[in-house]
Amino acid sequence: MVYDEECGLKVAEFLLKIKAVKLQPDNPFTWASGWKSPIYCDNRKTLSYPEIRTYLRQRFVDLILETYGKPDVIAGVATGGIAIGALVAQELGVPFIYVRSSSKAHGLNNQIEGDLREGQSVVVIEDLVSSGKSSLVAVEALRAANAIVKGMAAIFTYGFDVAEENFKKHNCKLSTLSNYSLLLQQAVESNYISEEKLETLNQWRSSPNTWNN
Ligand SMILES: O=P(O)(O)OC[C@H]1O[C@H](OP(=O)(O)OP(=O)(O)O)[C@H](O)[C@@H]1O
Ligand SMILES: O=C(O)c1cc(=O)[nH]c(=O)[nH]1
Repeated sequence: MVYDEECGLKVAEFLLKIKAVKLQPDNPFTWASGWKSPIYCDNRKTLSYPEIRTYLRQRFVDLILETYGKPDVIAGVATGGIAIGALVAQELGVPFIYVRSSSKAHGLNNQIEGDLREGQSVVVIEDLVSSGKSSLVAVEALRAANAIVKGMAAIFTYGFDVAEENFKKHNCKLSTLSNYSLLLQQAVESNYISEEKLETLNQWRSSPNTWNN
């Protein structure tokens, strides 16, 4: 669920302005899930813009306080959720930890980095949700460490049914600052995409796992 439509359009405007959104229908991107896609949204770029990362940090705090209440700890999903998660934890004045996709193979063999005590409540921050797998791996690692996961917050989701089902299956709430439909709305309004590209993006969105196969 998107937190607030006005915020969703503003975030979309920022992403388009800094060219975080790339379109390559003729040379599709490969996603973490293995899906091929004509679009890639590089939210990591937001960190390079103080005005944008301040906006994201503040809206994340609003979202978290309204949706979940103040948690004991903020957790970032590695790597995209680390920096923005730390900024949010700073603003909330709470500890920060981050969760790797798997345990480190050397050193302390940690999957969760930082100090987490049993029974602490956690809100998990992610930069982007496609299938939801990366987010939910982090959620389950935190639960295995006996944390209470209040829910997840992400900058952006593509809003796929498969992600919604995954979050439901794992009994985890997801709230985001923006999403795919608001991004397309903003992209059309600002003439960022042509009618032809819009058609491709709509086709892909209706059947992402078979598109271009
Ligand atoms: O919902 P999913 O299907 O799991 O895809 C989304 C994930 O993909 C990206 O991370 P990536 O694996 O590219 O690694 P990075 O964060 O280290 O850049 C993104 O930052 C999310 O974590
Ligand atoms: O699913 C992914 O791997 C993915 C998609 C996307 O648009 N951006 C991103 O950083 N990762």
